[in-house]
Amino acid sequence: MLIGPQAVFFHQGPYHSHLKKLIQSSFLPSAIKGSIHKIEGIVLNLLLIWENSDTVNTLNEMKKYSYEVAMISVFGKKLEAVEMDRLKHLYHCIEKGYNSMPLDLPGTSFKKAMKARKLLNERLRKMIEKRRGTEDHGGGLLGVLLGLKGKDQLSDSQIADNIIGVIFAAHDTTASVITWLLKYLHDHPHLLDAVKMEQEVIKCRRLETNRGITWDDTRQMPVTTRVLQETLRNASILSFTFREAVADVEIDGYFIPRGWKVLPLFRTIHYSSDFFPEPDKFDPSRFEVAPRANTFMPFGNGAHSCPGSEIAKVEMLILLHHLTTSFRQA
Ligand code: HEM
Repeated sequence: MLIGPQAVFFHQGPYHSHLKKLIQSSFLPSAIKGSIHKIEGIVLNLLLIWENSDTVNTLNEMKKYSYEVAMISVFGKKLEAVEMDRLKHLYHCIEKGYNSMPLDLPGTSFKKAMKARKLLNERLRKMIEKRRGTEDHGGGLLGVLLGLKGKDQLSDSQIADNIIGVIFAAHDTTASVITWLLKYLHDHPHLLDAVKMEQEVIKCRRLETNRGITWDDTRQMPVTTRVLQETLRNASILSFTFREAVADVEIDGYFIPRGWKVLPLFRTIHYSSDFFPEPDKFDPSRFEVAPRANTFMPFGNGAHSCPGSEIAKVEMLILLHHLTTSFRQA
């Protein structure tokens, strides 16, 4: 499933279209809807902490947030604090060694990361074993993977690998996008005002009926959604991916032999003035008209596109809702 340097840390088990469909099914709107109040609960807890802090480091806080949401997506519920911290510590070690020189020597970040990855896999396997013993296997992606039967059944180690991969894919990506989002809003006060106004209307509606935010609310945030789209374009945090040509192919007079690596550069497409006039300008209004097909690909495209795109968007909208209606810009 994961490619590039990640492959060193994440030896994947069988990853075929069936597995991809299962992972996708865990992140479909129907599955996400049931998690909205849990995600909102995470936001409200974090807001309380921020309220009582003099300074907060945005990226670090967003990493805490996206990590907690990823854990909900994977386990279907909040884990005990001790377990969360234990897994987080191991994850942190993997992250630190992820882009390091692959030197298999004592004391290197690489060595520590490989060790942490092994420990994480073992820890997850213990949790999986426990869940296998329960009748309904619990919720989240883990519940879905545990429900596989017959030839589709995965070993505990393969399930653990898939879980590590999904948390990895969900965590830093979402945290970086939210950090950019907040920076762009800070730099463009008129957009912040427009977002605040839209969110205040939703807040009034919520308070009238004394309820938390709902999936439908997140569908009724056109201004905020365009700011989010423009952030995804401008920041292009996953600026490229790569694929391998499975056959000789000729495109626009260029010959690509079988076995060559091909790098689609999302950032270059997102900054092409043919598709996005004045590409350096942060202008959410450009999304009032839907972009041309295959020109806006913050979540990739095709067979390996991001299965977490909807939950990532909802996660960002819920945070923005509470942040902009509870805090003002200093
Ligand atoms: C704003 C946040 C996110 C961005 C910008 C993002 C972007 C992407 C992109 C561009 C890819 C395709 C990579 C490729 O084609 O090689 C991808 C793949 C993937 N993403 Fe995301 N992602 C985000 C959040 C998430 C979340 C929240 C989850 C899970 C809950 C997730 C799970 C995955 C997985 C499992 C893959 C691999 C899919 C495959 O190889 O078939 N992502 N993501």
